[in-house]
Amino acid sequence: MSKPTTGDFTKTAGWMDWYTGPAKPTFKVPAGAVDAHCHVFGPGAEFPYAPERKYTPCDASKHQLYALRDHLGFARNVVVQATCHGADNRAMVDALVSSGGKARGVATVKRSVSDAELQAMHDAGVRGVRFNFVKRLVDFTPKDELMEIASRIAKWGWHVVIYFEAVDLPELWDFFTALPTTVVVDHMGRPDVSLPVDGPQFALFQKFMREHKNVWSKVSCPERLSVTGPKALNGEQNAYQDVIPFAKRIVEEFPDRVLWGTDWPHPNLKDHMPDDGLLVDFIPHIAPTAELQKKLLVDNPMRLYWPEEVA
Ligand SMILES: O=C(O)c1cc(C(=O)O)oc(=O)c1
Repeated sequence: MSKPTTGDFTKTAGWMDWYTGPAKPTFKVPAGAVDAHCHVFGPGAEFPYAPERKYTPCDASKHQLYALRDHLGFARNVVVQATCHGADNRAMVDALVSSGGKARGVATVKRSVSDAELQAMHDAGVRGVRFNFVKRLVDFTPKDELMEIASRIAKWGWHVVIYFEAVDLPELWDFFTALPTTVVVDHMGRPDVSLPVDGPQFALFQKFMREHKNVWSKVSCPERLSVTGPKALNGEQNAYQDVIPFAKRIVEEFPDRVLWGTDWPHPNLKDHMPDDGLLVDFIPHIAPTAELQKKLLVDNPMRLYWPEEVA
């Protein structure tokens, strides 16, 4: 893959660029697999980063994303608006439009968004909005504003993607459970995997999914959640052992409501940048059967993002 650039922007100090030489995965993903969580960054010279951003990344273009898709053996992508672009969805929408129908997207919008703008995004392939509650990534948006957005996007058949940390779930519970759409949780709600998988923190997340059938989860980002590794680098086939019990439990209990994504280009990693090929090799550890793998990688994302193609 070509190397990342930074254009006119200065990257956040200590920024880790995405990995340019990913391995060819050993695990062969099923035909039609969807990378259901990834981002584009800029390029900043064409799509400037938002003034309110909390970090400035290296560029990560649609061309580089689609080269990775092909290299890893995936058929499609879901491009999720990255917080460094705020509510300016142009880079993400441009990626969708030039994907030849192989990418759908999740936007970030403000209350001021017009119906015409929502319709234009729908026509480009947007199928959801993202609400972010991770304080290091965004400023606070009042919940009444978010609820108003959720009610408006419901009529396009869109869903809401939520990103939060596990410690904040109790406080956010009433808001999340009142959302009128399908709700997709990013990265399993970021459990602390040094706590027991049977402990109260993860039990609350499972209760959230068990009691609310509209709630889905991405079982992504072991590289963010792992405390003890080993890291997906240098051919490691047994990476992120400490995350496996958590992700596997969600896949096995809710096989029809889980999604998987690379999270490329992996914003804000501080410790290491994973080899995306080895991240794909993590999948069979959390979805051990061919049936679970097909649901996770094909059937579920197709039902949510390309429902018109599902009989
Ligand atoms: O944990 C993160 O830093 C992170 C950031 C973003 C974003 O900036 O949009 O998206 C993610 O999925 C994860």
